[in-house]
Amino acid sequence: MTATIRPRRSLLFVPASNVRALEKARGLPSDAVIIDLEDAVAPAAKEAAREQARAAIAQGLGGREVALRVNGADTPWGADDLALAASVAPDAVLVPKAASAEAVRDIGRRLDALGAPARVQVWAMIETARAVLDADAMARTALEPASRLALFVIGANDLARETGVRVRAGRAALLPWLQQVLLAARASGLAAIDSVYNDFSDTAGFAAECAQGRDLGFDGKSLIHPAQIAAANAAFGPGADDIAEARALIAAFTAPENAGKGAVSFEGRMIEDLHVAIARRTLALADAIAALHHP
Ligand SMILES: CC(C)(COP(=O)(O)OP(=O)(O)OC[C@H]1O[C@@H](n2cnc3c(N)ncnc32)[C@H](O)[C@@H]1OP(=O)(O)O)[C@@H](O)C(=O)NCCC(=O)NCCSC(=O)C[C@H](O)C(=O)O
Ligand SMILES: [Mg+2]
Repeated sequence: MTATIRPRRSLLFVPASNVRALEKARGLPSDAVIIDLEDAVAPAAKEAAREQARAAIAQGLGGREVALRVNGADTPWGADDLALAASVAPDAVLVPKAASAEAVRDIGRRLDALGAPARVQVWAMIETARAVLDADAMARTALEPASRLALFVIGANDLARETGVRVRAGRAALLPWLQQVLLAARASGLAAIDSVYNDFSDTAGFAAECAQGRDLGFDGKSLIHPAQIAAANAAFGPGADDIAEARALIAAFTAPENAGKGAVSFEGRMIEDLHVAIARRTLALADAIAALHHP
């Protein structure tokens, strides 16, 4: 049986301090919205932003998945942000600058203690040198009983800030780190979302980075502007060609003349049961996207 698939092609950050953007996000075709209380909100606006986040989550964001990025536990706002998350129960709490496996466990314990429903997931931003190095240890906490950890998001801006790397087209300096985080996530069954692309007016550069993120294995991309949604949805969702090929591949492998064969020839190449599994996943993702209100 195929596990339920949640499309996460496009996760749009929306500053909680921006009421107009919160309203607009409701009607945009991103698969998820991340309401941000952290870096997109100036210190003087934190308290008001928290109340706006409360109202937006309570009202709902058009049925799409909603995450709340809280401020860090070591900031003056972190505790109140987490209390808000426990009371309004978004789909996920996005932890910025996740520091260690123990820090990830601690967020889960604190949500438990605050009475957050079990369905509230923990998502972790991997955006420090230490987090990249310890990504596997953090991801493994997802395998512990009652863990809420479900997803990693790459934070390339903070990674660049701390390490000094220059993020240029092609992201050569970041690639080993992206791959390490992706592997850590997959080894423990987590979803993995690629970093934001700051230059929202550069459509060609953004499309190239989406294609690269898809090739690297990410489920989707985090976004900062509505103009980025369509390209991310196209890059991370199966296209009509992918769907047609998946159907043809399954039909070929399961054809009566191939019964009992482990390896089958399909359009000049070898396919095995594992390729059927990949094709079935493609079709399941396509079905899940079709079931969204904003395919
Ligand atoms: C980058 C922006 C500040 C640009 O805003 P603006 O100048 O208002 O853009 P536009 O005039 O082009 O906007 C056109 C309309 O779209 C709406 N809009 C803009 N952005 C969003 C959004 N994110 N969500 C919903 N709606 C949005 C505007 O309101 C306009 O609407 P209308 O009035 O109908 O014309 C702005 O885009 C922005 O604030 N983006 C999000 C910034 C953010 O959240 N940053 C934090 C997350 S990124 C990060 O921290 C990454 C990570 O941690 C790391 O380390 O890498
Ligand atoms: Mg960051």
